Amino acid sequence: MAAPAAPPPNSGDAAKTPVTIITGFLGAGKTTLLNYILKARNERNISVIENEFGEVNIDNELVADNLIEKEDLVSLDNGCVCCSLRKDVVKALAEIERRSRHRNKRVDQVILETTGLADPAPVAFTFFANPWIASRFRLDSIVCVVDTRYVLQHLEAIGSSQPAAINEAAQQLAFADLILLNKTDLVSEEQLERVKAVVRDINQNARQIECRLNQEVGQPPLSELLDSNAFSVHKALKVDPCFLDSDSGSDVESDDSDEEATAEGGGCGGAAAGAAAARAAAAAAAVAASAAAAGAAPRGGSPVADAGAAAAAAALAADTAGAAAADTTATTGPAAGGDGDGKAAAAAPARTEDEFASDATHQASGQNQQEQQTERRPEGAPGAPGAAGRKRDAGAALAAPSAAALAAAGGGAPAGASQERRPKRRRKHMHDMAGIGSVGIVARGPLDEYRFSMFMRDLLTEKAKDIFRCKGVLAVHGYGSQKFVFQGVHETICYGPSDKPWGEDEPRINQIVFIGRGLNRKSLMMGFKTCVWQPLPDGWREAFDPVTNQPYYYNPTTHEKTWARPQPAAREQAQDTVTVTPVVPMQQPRSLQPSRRRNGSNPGQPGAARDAAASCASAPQGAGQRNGGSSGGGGAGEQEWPEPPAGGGGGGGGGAALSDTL
Ligand SMILES: Nc1nc2c(ncn2[C@@H]2O[C@H](COP(=O)(O)OP(=O)(O)OP(=O)(O)O)[C@@H](O)[C@H]2O)c(=O)[nH]1
Repeated sequence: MAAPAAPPPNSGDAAKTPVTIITGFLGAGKTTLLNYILKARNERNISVIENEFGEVNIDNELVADNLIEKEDLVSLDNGCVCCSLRKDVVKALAEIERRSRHRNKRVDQVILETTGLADPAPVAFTFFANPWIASRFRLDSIVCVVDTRYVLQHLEAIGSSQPAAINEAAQQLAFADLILLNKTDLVSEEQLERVKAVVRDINQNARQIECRLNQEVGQPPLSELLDSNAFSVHKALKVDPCFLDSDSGSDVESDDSDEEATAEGGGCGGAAAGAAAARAAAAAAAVAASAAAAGAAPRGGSPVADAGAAAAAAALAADTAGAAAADTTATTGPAAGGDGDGKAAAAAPARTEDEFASDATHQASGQNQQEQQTERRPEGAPGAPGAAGRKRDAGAALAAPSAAALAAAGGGAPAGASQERRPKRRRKHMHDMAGIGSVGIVARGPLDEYRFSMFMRDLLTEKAKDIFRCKGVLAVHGYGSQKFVFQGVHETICYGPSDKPWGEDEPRINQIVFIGRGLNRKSLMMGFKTCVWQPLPDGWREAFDPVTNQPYYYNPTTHEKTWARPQPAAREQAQDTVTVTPVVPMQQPRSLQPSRRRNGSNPGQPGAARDAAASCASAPQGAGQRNGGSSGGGGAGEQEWPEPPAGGGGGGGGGAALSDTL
């Protein structure tokens, strides 16, 4: 059978399959962009490589509907393609080619969506370092999606705790060929102008396009996004002079030659990290400058007091990249991930059927990577080109770019790029991901909408700044087969029906992932667990108090009343209810709107969630909302009890009561 996916080796660029890398910080809109491209594809056969940081993969679910066949998707889960999963990019491309050949279907375009924490440089490097890839695929462009609402915060915050650390948000911008300034509906003209200026400071070459990717009117034409042939090695080398160095872009070596590199005064690895660190510093200074110019102090309190000083700091940082490189090699320790935490996370027990939580950290990914990198790798030579389908360690081909690879990259080494093979050396590819991790939770059974609402509201009230991202696929009690998708970026949350309902035999499993700084895994897990809907014990009824806008519980026989939901007899009953929940018409949950008043256990004001719901373009405006109250259920305090519904209403427990509001 013919091999339609890839051209024969050494054929011209035009015959190679174009690859577009979509990058951008957590929640910027990468998956939204991908879905838009898949919908507007115009007969193109597109294969997708989806890289997810959290162990629970939500994005697969979110793009599934727009794939023509499920074989068009290759997932790289629980890690980052820029470090721990870098070899897997090679394998994924090989898999795409294999499937293409098997199906006798040519792939016109590959789109690789990176995680929001990925540095695109090492991923891009893969396309030039591996002769097999270089002969079949060409990197068409790196598209960076920017969340105009939060980008300044990210540029300033991430990477600030270690002087030599890489700011992922800055790296993503610096290496982009096209920058999509997304979510312009959420920012003022003034903020947009500030973002544009800061982005321009970081990357003067990339085109900027303002957009609203989740709104038809705001989507850029497909012609701007694909087949632009915008990636250029020369541009990449300007950003990172050692982009084509064998070790550039990732911690590819795990030996002890690190000290030698330091003694040599840096070398490429150090220079690259130094340049990245300088870029991070420059980005932070540029943010400070723009804030000062706008007369507003940046969040987090930059020490730079005025625009002039900040601009000077930015210029200094950029100009002294070389010096920073020398510093870097002298000051940085082992790549993140070599700590005990990483090992513990990597060795976490496998997911159990009922519920599961992962605490996969970026550092853990780094650790995995280091372990992987100890595998055999060719020294001083490019990986041998292997025939497609032949079993080989594709990652082993991640060796130094040969003259052939350089030629594949656009012909010859540009000035300043040394073709001389250096001794192996580890680049200081340091993410400043200290304390950043993901917690994935899987829970069976439909959620109690009200409890989930309160759980999220309380969480965001306290931690919106540290929770960069949360997303999930949910089953909600009272909504039959309607599946819900939950999306959160800091305090901006959206909650709506999925395009597809739960399949008849599909288990109703809630999956949610939180990504952020200093997440408390146990408390998130316990909190989420309390959101699973439970039947009321025998004799209890649920009713709704319109004054406090929250439910309460009463027992017509004993005349007891309580705001706290009485505990169920057995958890299994809750799971059984899944099968008997009546199918109701498709609706959005009413939740995520804060209550007017809460009972005594209310830990805080619901401002964040209210703002969030109001600012989210697709936030449900559900009528008949009945939020409020606490899942923990405190006492009613001084409040008077409302009259229970006549005739013992709300019969049948919480399920029936929820149905009342549909
Ligand atoms: N208001 C607004 N929201 C948007 C826009 N584009 C995307 N979103 C929303 O932003 C949220 C995150 O979008 P995603 O596409 O999942 O972001 P992502 O970059 O793929 O997220 P990660 O993969 O988790 O890093 C979703 O709720 C989107 O609907 C936009 O132009 N305006």
